[in-house]
Amino acid sequence: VTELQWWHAMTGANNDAVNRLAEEFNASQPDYKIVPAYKGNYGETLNAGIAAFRAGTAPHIMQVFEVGTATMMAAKGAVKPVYQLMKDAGEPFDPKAYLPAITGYYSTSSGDMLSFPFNSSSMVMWVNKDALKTIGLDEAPKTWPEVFEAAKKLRANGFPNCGFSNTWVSWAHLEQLSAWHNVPLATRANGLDGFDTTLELNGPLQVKHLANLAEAQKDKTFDYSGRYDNGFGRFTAGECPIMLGSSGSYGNVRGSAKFAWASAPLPYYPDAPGAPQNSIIGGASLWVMGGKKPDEYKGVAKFFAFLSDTDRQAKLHQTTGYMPITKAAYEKTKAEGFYEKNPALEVPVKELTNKPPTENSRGLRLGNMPQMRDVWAEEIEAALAGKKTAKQALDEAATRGNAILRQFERQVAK
Ligand SMILES: O=P(O)(O)OC[C@H](O)CO
Repeated sequence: VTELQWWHAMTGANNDAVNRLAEEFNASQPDYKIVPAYKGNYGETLNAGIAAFRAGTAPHIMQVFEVGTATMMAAKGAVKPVYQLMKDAGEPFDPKAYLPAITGYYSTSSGDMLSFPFNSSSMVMWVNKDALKTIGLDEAPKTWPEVFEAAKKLRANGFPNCGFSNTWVSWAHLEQLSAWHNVPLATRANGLDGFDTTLELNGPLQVKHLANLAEAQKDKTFDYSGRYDNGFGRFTAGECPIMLGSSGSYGNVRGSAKFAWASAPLPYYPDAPGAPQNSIIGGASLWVMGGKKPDEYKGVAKFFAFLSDTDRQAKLHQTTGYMPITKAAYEKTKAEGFYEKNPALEVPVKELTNKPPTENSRGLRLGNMPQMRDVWAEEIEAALAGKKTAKQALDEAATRGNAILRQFERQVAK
């Protein structure tokens, strides 16, 4: 049996899903054994993979979050592009079978798929319906002014530590915010059209929004929950009644929330022209590492074909809240009437397809984005702590981020 290492960053219900897929694949054929290993959060998994590649001990498959895409694309020789892998292995593979909004993110401009879109999410607003009822709301608030107002009431009515919060701070309040309002995060279609891009995340909308958050942080109408997604438990535990987070938290919400819950579309500013636009994908894809043996690549290709199976995809979507990656799995889920019974999972699908994407909402691809996210978060944290104005913080985020982008361009040119 040929062992194939799969490094990933999934916890809770999503970790169970990864292990189950590996077990099912291993039981389905005698030649290959997928060995999943949790390597920490997305950033830690990416760093572990890069270090292992340098040491010659890279795994076969690495799960990399969407914002690590540019880093992986630029890592010449470190990866085996998926379209090449499937062609070499002769496995059935039709790129058109996958949802274009998802594959577009992971393909070259000529349409060659570089990584396999395993778990694509979007960001939604998770709400505690029992809590909303106590302030007279039967439905989730729709606009940002309504969210701030509801959160203020909730804070005064049983949720003293947190009216609302979010996971992945820059994903919520810069990346999704900008796409959802059809304003640029960066030039060159947010970097999708080239690495020679400049940040534009310090525009009037982003500055206004951060100023609103900083004001709300003062009395915990908004309460910050960190840079990554480890704060999501504040929602399921009942501490924060409104939480912007990944649709991929569905399995964990279903498994542990002891209250009535729902997901709602991301809020928008009603005076922003064109809002809401469409949301962008999050989550991660599977990258195949370079320098492995032909037989090992054959096994990885077989595993990807196994993952693309319609029933398996539909089940993965319906249990985790990550998007169905194939059109057939989406159609099957719809035809089964799944969304009528589980509207929480139709929300991210509708957000992603709300309007035809624009230059500002196709996605983003920024060099060294994982490092840049830390810089952005540092500046946002300074504004939330009242150490800088929103404008100062975002101007600094842009200046420091642009330096990181230029450094990446130099790296790529080498
Ligand atoms: O929590 P996930 O897996 O949906 O990922 C969220 C963000 O896109 C990570 O960059």
